[in-house]
Amino acid sequence: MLGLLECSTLTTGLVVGVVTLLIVKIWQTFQYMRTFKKAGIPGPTPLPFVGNMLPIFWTRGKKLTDVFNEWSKQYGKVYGVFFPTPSIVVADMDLAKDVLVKKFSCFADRNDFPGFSESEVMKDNLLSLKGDHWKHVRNTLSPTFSSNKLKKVFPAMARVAKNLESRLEELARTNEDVDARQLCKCVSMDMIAAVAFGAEVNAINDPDDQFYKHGNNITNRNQKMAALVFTFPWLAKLLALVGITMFPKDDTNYLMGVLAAALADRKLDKQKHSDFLQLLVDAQRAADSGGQGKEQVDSEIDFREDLKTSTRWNRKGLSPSEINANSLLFLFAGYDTVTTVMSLTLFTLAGKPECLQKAQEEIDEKLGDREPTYEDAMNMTYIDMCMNESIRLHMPIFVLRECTEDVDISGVHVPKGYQVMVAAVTFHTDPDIWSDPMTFNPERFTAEERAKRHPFSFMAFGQGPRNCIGMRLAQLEIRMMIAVFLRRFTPVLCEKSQYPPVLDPMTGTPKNGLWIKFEPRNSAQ
Ligand code: HEM
Repeated sequence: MLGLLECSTLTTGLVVGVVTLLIVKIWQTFQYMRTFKKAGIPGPTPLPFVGNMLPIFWTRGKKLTDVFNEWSKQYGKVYGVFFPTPSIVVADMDLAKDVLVKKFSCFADRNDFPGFSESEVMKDNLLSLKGDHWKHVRNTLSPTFSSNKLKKVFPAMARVAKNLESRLEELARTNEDVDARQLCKCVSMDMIAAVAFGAEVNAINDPDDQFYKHGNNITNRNQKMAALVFTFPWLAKLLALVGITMFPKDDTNYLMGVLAAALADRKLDKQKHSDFLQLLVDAQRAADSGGQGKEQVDSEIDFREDLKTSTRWNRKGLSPSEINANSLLFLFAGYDTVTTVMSLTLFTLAGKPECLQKAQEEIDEKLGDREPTYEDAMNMTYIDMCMNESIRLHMPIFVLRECTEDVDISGVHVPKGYQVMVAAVTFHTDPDIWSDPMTFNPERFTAEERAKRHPFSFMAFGQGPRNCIGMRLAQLEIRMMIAVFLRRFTPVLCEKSQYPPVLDPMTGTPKNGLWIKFEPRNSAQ
């Protein structure tokens, strides 16, 4: 009897809770809509809870780019959407410059990523840090991505390149079909393991490798959960209560164990390692001894002059928690993005023999029959153009900022707390900027063509002081590995190939793989 009473009280409590939540959500949505209306910002009508996420989930065959382009056509260059955070989409390049550069002090942060804060190990990651704490970590990390330092990482990349060559030899000998995405995942993971975790991993030749398995699990979990927790941010906290997080404990414990072992080795070992982890350790030592900041860093990722922290923030170097979070972030931010761009570039070249020929001519001319050096990888101009064209067509990540104080930008009022989404995908496919925008044409990225365009027409790595810190590393990796793929082998489409590829609109991953074969090249053998 008592049990029955408790049960009905619980049910009533639950119903009251759900109804209250529903009312609060509907009221909140109306409040936000009123704010948009008052500010004269048009936009599609949102639904309670899911905001405007439905067209993204349920694309009916459309790409994410199409959804944004249609909104932009209908509502203009500035419009409001609910993602489900109220967000102002900026589809105007000058306005984007205002947000990302000119009024940077009002837009230095990003809104919280649901799913990140539930994971203790990710607490201090650069992507989500805010204010002076972000400035401090960014300033400390920037020099580790200087050209000088990347040169030091190159031997680790060359080792991965050797493993790739031996796998390609086998694939060409057996005439096997291979999913280029799967292969590039292994390449990209081996690279991140080497440069960010100080680990020698060869997933390229051993897909059962434990580092690969755990690193891949985190990314897969992230892709599956991201859409869900972005739509229902409260779900991230609820799932965390039952032990489900974006960064599963099993996997993060394994990776943190690898990192801790490598760091412990470095403390005992006097030998200098040439990987990224060593650079992090050096950055900390240099900062501790007051030497930080003398390194010449590429101006595209170095904004230390503009990122002065308050005088209260005088701690030097990185804490253990900052090293852990950012090593894991480099895996999270640098694995899937590099995989996507590398595999789509390779696959597209397999389907475009005229571009492939030009890329191979460049490799023959610059390398002859030797392996690429750091300088070679930096000078692969045509491959760089192909890479940029792939990113233009398949941008793997959003450019987001949080407005930290009420501000007017070119007559548009942006309230504090609102998210700003820079519609890079719209700039990248605007027919007024790119003729025949959906066609793959690397010639758009010659120096002359680039000089004719607005600098914000292409923002593969974001813009301004909070752009992608890993840009130089990503470009180096992709140029180097595409050169290795094409130097002695020719990728060709096979029976299983679906060309052009069909990508999942939410995750950007190819739905049916990127199947190709490798044929040996005779000329450069
Ligand atoms: C082709 C590969 C890549 C692409 C297309 C890419 C793109 C981006 C974009 C668009 C952003 C947001 C920029 C903004 O908001 O203005 C970003 C941020 C970031 N990326 Fe990348 N990225 C790539 C590879 C990498 C790699 C290899 C790493 C690290 C090893 C990395 C680390 C980061 C980090 C840490 C941030 C946050 C920076 C901050 O908030 O200060 N990315 N990336």
